[in-house]
Amino acid sequence: MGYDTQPKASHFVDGQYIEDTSGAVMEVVYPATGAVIARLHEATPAIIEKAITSGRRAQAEWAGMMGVERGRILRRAADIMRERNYDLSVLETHDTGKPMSETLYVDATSGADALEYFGGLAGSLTGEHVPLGGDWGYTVREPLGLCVGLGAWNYPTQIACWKGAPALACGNAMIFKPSETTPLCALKVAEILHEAGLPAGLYNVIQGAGDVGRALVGDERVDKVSLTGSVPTGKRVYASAAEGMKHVTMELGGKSPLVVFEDADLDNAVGGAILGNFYSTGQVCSNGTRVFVHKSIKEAFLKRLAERLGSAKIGDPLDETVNFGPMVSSSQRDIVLDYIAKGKAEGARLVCGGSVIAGDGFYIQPTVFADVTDDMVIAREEIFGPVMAVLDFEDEADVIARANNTEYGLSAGVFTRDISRAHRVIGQLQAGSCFINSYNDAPVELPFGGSKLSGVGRENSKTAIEHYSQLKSVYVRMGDVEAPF
Ligand SMILES: NC(=O)c1ccc[n+]([C@@H]2O[C@H](COP(=O)([O-])OP(=O)(O)OC[C@H]3O[C@@H](n4cnc5c(N)ncnc54)[C@H](O)[C@@H]3O)[C@@H](O)[C@H]2O)c1
Ligand SMILES: NCCCC=O
Repeated sequence: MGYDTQPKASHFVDGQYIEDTSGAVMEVVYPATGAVIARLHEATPAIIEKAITSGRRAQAEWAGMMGVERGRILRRAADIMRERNYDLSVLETHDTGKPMSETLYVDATSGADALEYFGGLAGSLTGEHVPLGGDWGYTVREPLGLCVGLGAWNYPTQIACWKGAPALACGNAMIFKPSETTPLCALKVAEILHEAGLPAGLYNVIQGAGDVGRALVGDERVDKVSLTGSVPTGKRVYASAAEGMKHVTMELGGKSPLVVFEDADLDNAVGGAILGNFYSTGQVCSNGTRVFVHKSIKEAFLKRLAERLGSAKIGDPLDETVNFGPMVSSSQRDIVLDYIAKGKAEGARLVCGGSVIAGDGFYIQPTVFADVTDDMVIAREEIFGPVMAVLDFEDEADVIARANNTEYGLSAGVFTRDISRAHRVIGQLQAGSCFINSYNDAPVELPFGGSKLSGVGRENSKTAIEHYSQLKSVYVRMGDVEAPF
């Protein structure tokens, strides 16, 4: 393969790589070939303890530094990340199977954006002066303490940075546990942060599956938990965090609607639906997997969609001309195949795809079902793979009600040339991250996150500061204290 994917050790704690070979072995599999590309060990209780104690020790001093000093380190890390974009992209491709045509432009890039953005904010995290007649008060924005980040496998570098950057900017320490499926990239984020001058202990990366995550969430020395993952995991983590009244951010799953009206620019709408269903081989939380298309343009939409899908270049994700790679794992592919079988059994019309691509790796065809109805399993459950469900509609009020008829609320999109309708419809869709004549843009400047079962809190933007800090209020009496006795 010619690229060394085996890290120096499994964990990065207190400023250095450390190993404890008594932890269970984790094999990292390259999704494009099925080959084992690294062997790591799960964190043992000793590794977890070291991550917690070093994080708490380092945090007290970090919180006492000036915000601009903290920010300078984060911005330096952003620069290093950009300089190493190519190598980081190759690693991300090995970790996830996503094609280089994506990882070169999205993953380390959006991680660097977060480090730069929150580095820039770090010096301006101030409180308020509050006049109270003759007295006055003030507020101080303080860090929470020790934060735990738990990552999903679809965006390992991005998730490590989206959680780490605001946490560190606010003066917290972070222990990040990547997904056990994609453990490699977060180690590079830790390396870069420390190379940029981050004091040891402030960004620790430890490996493992749910057990390690559970131990971190349940530890009373942890003040905040930020999870990116599925709704069932979110419910468990939220409940455990509630035991200790810890702060939480929950970035969870979705089954988002994308509504295409009859006046939409057809090619743009098809492009949005492709981005919202097949980017990262469909493994994007905010995907618009329920595509409601106005009946009058449905066949034209499907024809154009099938034409454009026919030109997808599926293959070796390291080939920069490839734009559709394998799924992350064999087990995730099996889950998706099971949904495809359910779609067929329930009578949805298979427009294209639907099969495994023979050969090495976990490849599956981009798949489109039409004539999907609201009650079908493929229209109700998150598939997290390249499967688009196209549903018909004729009436605006009806499609809004149907789009909202889900327990999820992560994203929603609308394609129309009618500007009033665009805002009217988006205003009624129950979702945290919405798009007009576009899909799946996630710039660091905009809040990202879901409503309903899709999440709690928001990542990115100035809003994320509120989720990694708390306010202390101070009342200042200028005169004498009048007590009743
Ligand atoms: N909203 C978002 O921003 C966003 C982004 C990416 C992925 N996702 C969602 O993530 C899911 C796919 O990712 P996944 O399969 O890795 O999710 P997952 O829920 O299986 O795992 C997420 C993380 O939680 C850890 N974990 C599992 N059980 C735990 C427990 N009891 N206590 C503590 N930690 C535990 C896992 O080890 C992993 O690191 C999809 O549902 C997708 O929609 C959401
Ligand atoms: N690019 C945003 C992806 C977040 C969810 O998977």
